[in-house]
Amino acid sequence: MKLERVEIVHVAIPLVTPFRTSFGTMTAKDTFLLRVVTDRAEGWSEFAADPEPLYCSEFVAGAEIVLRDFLLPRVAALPRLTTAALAPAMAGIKGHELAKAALETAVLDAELRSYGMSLAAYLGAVRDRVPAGVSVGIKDSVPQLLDDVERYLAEGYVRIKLKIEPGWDVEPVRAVRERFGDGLPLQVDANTAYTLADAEHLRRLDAFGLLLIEEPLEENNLHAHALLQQRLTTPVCLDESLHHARDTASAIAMDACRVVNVKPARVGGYLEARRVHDVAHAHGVPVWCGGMLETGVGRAPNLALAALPGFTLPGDTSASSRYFAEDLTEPFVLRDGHLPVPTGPGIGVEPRPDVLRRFTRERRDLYP
Ligand SMILES: CSCC[C@@H](NC(=O)CCC(=O)O)C(=O)O
Ligand SMILES: [Mg+2]
Repeated sequence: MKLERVEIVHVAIPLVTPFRTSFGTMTAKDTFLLRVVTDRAEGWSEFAADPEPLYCSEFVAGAEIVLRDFLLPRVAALPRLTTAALAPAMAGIKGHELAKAALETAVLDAELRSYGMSLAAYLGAVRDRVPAGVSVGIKDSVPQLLDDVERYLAEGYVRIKLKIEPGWDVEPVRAVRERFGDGLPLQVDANTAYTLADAEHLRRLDAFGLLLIEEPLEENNLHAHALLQQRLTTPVCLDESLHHARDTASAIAMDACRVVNVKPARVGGYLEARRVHDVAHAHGVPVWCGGMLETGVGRAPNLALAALPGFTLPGDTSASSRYFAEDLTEPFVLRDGHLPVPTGPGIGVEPRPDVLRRFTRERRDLYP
């Protein structure tokens, strides 16, 4: 393929309800899409983070600069554009995995469309639908939390994930357990909100039979997570701390994580996400597909990844209606607690032009 044009489309879509985590409250998905035009086909992707660097160090405005000034010049200089050639071409740029993932995914979408191959087939999917978990934010009260969990279970979600932070952890988890029973697949996500000094307090969560506790401590501190894991019976799952297959292998070797949240954007794209899956699978470590409140543009490829054999736990691959009254793509609708894996060429979806126009704030060329 030959790179002809790259457009950046800034979009802002209101969330149906505010989403509160230990690092802040989101009320809209405010990010950008990339549209890559080649001589053979075009492809789409979605940048996974937000306007502020609160979940990780990357953010919308910074990613646009990194793409325009550093990543695209290297990719445009390739004699032949293939997805496999991108990561090596961009490797000289340190970090910025989410920006790299956005570019790689749009090129991968175009390349697979030119072959008429679905991402699911390309990655090695073994299922045509995947079970959907749901991530529930921090609430103003336990009764409000219980109402939300009840509604999501009624919609069919097969696993509940509760955001926690100091002051909102043991009590809400106990209330959900008492109300919905021990059989409910239940996990928590701290988004780095605790320290090792909280270990004794976090041990109280061991009483509730949780599937896992996600990223309890500061990002990138594998040693601290390994020390914490020695004191908990609940499996530690890492998210913010894992950036590629190599550090995933280190984390597993150090017993710093017994479950892996695989987010393609966080590890630089779907090719590396598959490597993370392979490393964890080879060590008998279960993985599940994390989420970044993606629109259908980012949700579709995540569903293809979630259909790989090592994805044995339900992911944060919720229906479009979890966050959006109207999705940029045809909505993903929950059926019997599952979402369908897209079967069309590439990521299998495209933004609907009329809806995209309505939520577009700005659209311009990043290349040439
Ligand atoms: C704004 S929070 C985004 C990161 C968070 N994601 C979720 O909780 C799931 C979001 C989703 O359902 O897509 C995580 O740390 O796992
Ligand atoms: Mg997380």
